[in-house]
Amino acid sequence: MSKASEIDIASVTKVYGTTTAVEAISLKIPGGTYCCLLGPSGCGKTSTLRMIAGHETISSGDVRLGTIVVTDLPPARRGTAMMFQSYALFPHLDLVDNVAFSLKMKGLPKVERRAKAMEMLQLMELQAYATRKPAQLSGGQQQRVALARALITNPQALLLDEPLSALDPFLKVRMRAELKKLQTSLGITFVHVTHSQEEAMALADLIVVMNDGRIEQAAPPRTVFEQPATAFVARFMGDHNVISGRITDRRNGVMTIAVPQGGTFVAGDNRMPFSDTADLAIRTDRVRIGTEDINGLGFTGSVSNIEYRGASVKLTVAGAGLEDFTILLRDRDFFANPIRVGEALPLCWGKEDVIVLGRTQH
Ligand SMILES: Nc1ncnc2c1ncn2[C@@H]1O[C@H](COP(=O)(O)OP(=O)(O)OP(=O)(O)O)[C@@H](O)[C@H]1O
Repeated sequence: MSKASEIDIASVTKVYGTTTAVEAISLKIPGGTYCCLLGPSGCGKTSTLRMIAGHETISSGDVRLGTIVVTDLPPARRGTAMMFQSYALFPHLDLVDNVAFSLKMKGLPKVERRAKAMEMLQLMELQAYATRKPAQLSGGQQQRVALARALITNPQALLLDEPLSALDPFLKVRMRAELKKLQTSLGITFVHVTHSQEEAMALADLIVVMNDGRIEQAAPPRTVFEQPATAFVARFMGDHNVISGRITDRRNGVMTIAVPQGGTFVAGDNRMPFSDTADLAIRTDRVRIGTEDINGLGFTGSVSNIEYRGASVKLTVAGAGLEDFTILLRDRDFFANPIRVGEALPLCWGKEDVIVLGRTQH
């Protein structure tokens, strides 16, 4: 396989008519990285991927792969390969011919391209199905054929557009593990588009959270979860309570924030907001029941909903001007002291469990 190359996206914009799908994004994806482009529908993930692949023209900016600026190169000359959401397999061709297709386009002799295709099918453990047509395979097997077909050109980077979305939940988790294993063994750069934060967390070395054509945060999964850069990221990743309010006091690395409906929160002053308002995030699993915190962080609210999740129980609490503050309790802790809807519940958390969020620079 080819050596993995860095992908450098420099101030890239994509405009379709009057729609700006991607707005001056810059991103460096180091060679050999598993990168997930993550975000809600319409945020510009697929456009970004297609511009890297060369399936979409770049309105302005440049894409570099390794040392080569590929902005104006056709897809086949970029050193990238793309795997599509629908797999785009040819129904009338058997697996060998499906996988060998791009080599046929390159004019490789039949014997040579069939041998290479068999090698790829072996890598995907599909050699026993070589003479079958795609319709005679399961969804997971079809996905592996699509992977074999993409990888046969020895790409420096594999670009995957929602590769798991056609699979049922169990297969999705299994194929997810196989994708990760494959990327690790090939050592090439993977760029994978998904709208699932769980998928991105499970796979990525680098998560790029996109919103409205821009990058909100690009960081390893643990950083994105533990230090979300903006309120959008904290909300999109889930398992955070995002609270906006006015800063009423600020001293010795601590600030007090009043939410519009009257609650007060004390936060570590770990980031400098540019105005007298702040957005905070408090992780749902860091909130405790009780009033024991010495800094006086917390409030008493009324339980409005309880959801059993197996290993944990999710409680929604209304109070201090907040409608749906959520907390996650371990099942053992919940069932040791069961709580009912309507019950008053004192909640607290530590100063270190409050994340002061930055503002989206839109
Ligand atoms: N060919 C096109 N012509 C016009 N507008 C387009 C075209 N392709 C995409 N768009 C618009 O550009 C924006 C970004 O689309 P894109 O497909 O990149 O988003 P996405 O994050 O991949 O969404 P999804 O998860 O739904 O696939 C959207 O507003 C979309 O409607």
